[in-house]
Formats: sequence, C-alpha cells, structure tokens
Amino acid sequence: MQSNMRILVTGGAGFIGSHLVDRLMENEKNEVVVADNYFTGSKDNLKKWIGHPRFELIRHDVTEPLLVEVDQIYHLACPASPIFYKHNPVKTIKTNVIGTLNMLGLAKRVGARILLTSTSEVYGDPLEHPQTESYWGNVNPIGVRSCYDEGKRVAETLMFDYHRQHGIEIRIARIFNTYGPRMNIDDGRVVSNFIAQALRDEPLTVQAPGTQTRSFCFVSDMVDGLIRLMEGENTGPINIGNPGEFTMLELAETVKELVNPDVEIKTVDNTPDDPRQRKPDISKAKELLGWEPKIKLRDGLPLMEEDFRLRLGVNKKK
Ligand SMILES: NC(=O)c1ccc[n+]([C@@H]2O[C@H](COP(=O)([O-])OP(=O)(O)OC[C@H]3O[C@@H](n4cnc5c(N)ncnc54)[C@H](O)[C@@H]3O)[C@@H](O)[C@H]2O)c1
Ligand SMILES: O=C(O)[C@H]1O[C@H](OP(=O)(O)OP(=O)(O)OC[C@H]2O[C@@H](n3ccc(=O)[nH]c3=O)[C@H](O)[C@@H]2O)[C@H](O)[C@@H](O)[C@@H]1O
Repeated sequence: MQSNMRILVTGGAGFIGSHLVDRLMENEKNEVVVADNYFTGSKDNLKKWIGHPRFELIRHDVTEPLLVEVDQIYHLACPASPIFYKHNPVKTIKTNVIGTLNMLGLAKRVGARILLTSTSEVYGDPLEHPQTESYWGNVNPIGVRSCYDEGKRVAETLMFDYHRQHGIEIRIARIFNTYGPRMNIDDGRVVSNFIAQALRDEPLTVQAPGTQTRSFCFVSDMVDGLIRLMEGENTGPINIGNPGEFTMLELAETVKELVNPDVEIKTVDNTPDDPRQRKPDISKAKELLGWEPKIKLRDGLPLMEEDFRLRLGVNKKK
C-alpha cells in the first residue's frame, strides 16, 4: 500500500500544472498543495478542487522562500509561452534561478524529492537531430530567449549540484512542445494561436519561413510521463515529448482541414533565434520509464478544439 503523500506543485494553476493536479488528486492518498503567483495561470483551472479537504492553494511567488512540509515537489513555476517569458526577462531569470534555488532549499530542509520541468529549449537551435539527452545544445547566451533557455540550463545545474553536494533526490524532465485543453486562449503559442484563429475566422499566422519544425505532445501523455519520472529511480534528464515532427505550415494546414476549411493561412515575420527544428529522441523514456505518447496530433487537436469552442462560445458549423 502506498503511504500518504503531501505533494507541492509550483505553477499548479497553469496549463500543464493544473492537469497534473487533476491526476494527482485522483489518488485518495495524496494531499496536493499548489503555489502559484497567477502570472500566466488562473484559479479557474483549479476551481473543481478549491475547498476540497486534500487540496490547498497558496498565492506565492517562488522567488520568495516557501515554508511547507511536503514529501514531493513538482517544480513547474515559470512562464512558458515566449510572449510571456520575454515580457519581463529579468523576472523570468529570477523565477528560473532564485525560484529553483528556493525549491531546492525547501527539498533539502524537508527531505523531499524534487522534479524540475526543464525544456527542449536547453538544446537551443539544435545542430543534432533528433535531440538526445547527451546533446549539450546550441544556445545563444545573450539573445531575447536566453532568460528562458539559459535560465532553465542554470536550473538544471542547480538541481545536479544539490544532488551531488547535499544528496537531494532529483528528477529532470526535458519537456517538448505540449498542447491541449485549458491552454490560455491568447497564450501566444502556436497550437493555441492557430485553433483560436481558426475559430474566430482570422488568418492563421505562420511565422516565416514556415518550414521550422516542432513535435507536439498531448497534455495527458505529458502528465503520465512526469508522474512516471517522479515515481521511478532515474534522475534524468529525460526527454518527454511526442516524436511526431511537423513544419508550422503542415500544422496550419492540419488545423485548417480539421477546424475551419475556409480560413486563410498567411505568413508573418518571425522572432529572433527561433529554433529551426525540434524532435525528441525518446529512447531513454521508453527504456527507463516504460513511457511513450499515445495521442497523435490529429486526435489531440479536436479535443483542444472542443475546449476552445466552449470557452469562445463558437458552435460547430452544421
Ligand atoms: N507547455 C510546454 O510546451 C512546455 C515545454 C517545455 C517546458 N515547459 C515547462 O513546463 C512548466 C509549465 O508550463 P505550462 O505550459 O503549463 O505554462 P503556464 O504558463 O501555463 O504555467 C506556468 C505557471 O507558473 C506560474 N508562475 C510563473 N512564474 C511564477 C513565479 N515566479 N512564482 C509562482 N508561480 C509562477 C504561472 O502563473 C502559471 O500558473 C514550465 O516550467 C515550462 O517551462 C512547458
Ligand atoms: O517545448 C519547448 O521546449 C518550448 O517550446 C515552446 O517554445 P516554441 O517552440 O518557440 O513555441 P511556440 O511559440 O509555440 O512556437 C513554435 C513555432 O511556431 C511558430 N509560430 C508561433 C506562433 C504563431 O502564431 N505562428 C507560428 O508560426 C514559431 O515561429 C515557432 O517556430 C514553449 O513556449 C516553451 O515554453 C517550451 O519550453
């Protein structure tokens, strides 16, 4: 029998965090504490748990120390959409560096296991394809994305230094682009942009050249991978993502076909340092976690469309 666990989820009011909380709350032996400053997350994502005796929600910024007694920490707090993480880059670095330092200090004091949600952006604009965990990356240290990708690289370093120096039990997931219901409608990431645009009859904005690739993982697969990593014996880093690779033009065509065949696709300017290709090698996740994604892009997009239709109040055309 599994013993009772008190689990802290930082960033639990966000997109992936709130789905993770749903899954953790399904286990009656778990108590879940969420700490979030609501920068990109919202209480709405957790409304079904507010008031539940095994659930606690704290308005807290992880750049400040947190005193709670917990057994496990899922450390997700950090804005993830490029628009939001570039909005206040100094704050993004503080969140990644000071925030992770604070959560590691907490893990050390209470003897908790801690999992960091790192990112495929640690590989930068990768010169190796697909990306394995042993690839050290090609990252611009002074660019507009550096607050996020260099921030996460320092966060990974801190995790390993606390592990080596203080014996903290760590887990590092390198997450690749994840999508699904509950993403902010105006989040700015590509899948949410295209679905919202298709439903609003606005042109799908493909950033030039459109041949850049990403690999998209459905959020339920992601949550499953994160929990397996936390419960398993490997520190990582382990890539968690769906290896199905698409150009942004292919993604736009797919959304057009599935959601609104009448919508226009237009090319717009891109932002600096946009990675040209990205696809995870998930051999390690398969072998060490027994994990691989189940939901293909074509099956995941309609689930997200349904959620966006409800929130935008747009009915399906007959
Ligand atoms: N979704 C993806 O494709 C993806 C890919 C790679 C890595 N990740 C990582 O996964 C995590 C979750 O991403 P998401 O897509 O759910 O993003 P999200 O923006 O929906 O969620 C992030 C949450 O963290 C909170 N937060 C931000 N700064 C904070 C701070 N200083 N203190 C407390 N809370 C803070 C936000 O309010 C929000 O609720 C992030 O660490 C992100 O870097 C996500
Ligand atoms: O998975 C990851 O590791 C990282 O991926 C994303 O970063 P990015 O891939 O740049 O995400 P998007 O903003 O969704 O952009 C994906 C691609 O779509 C393109 N795009 C974006 C928006 C849009 O309207 N149109 C469009 O063509 C961008 O140019 C880019 O090539 C996330 O936002 C990061 O938080 C995450 O850590």
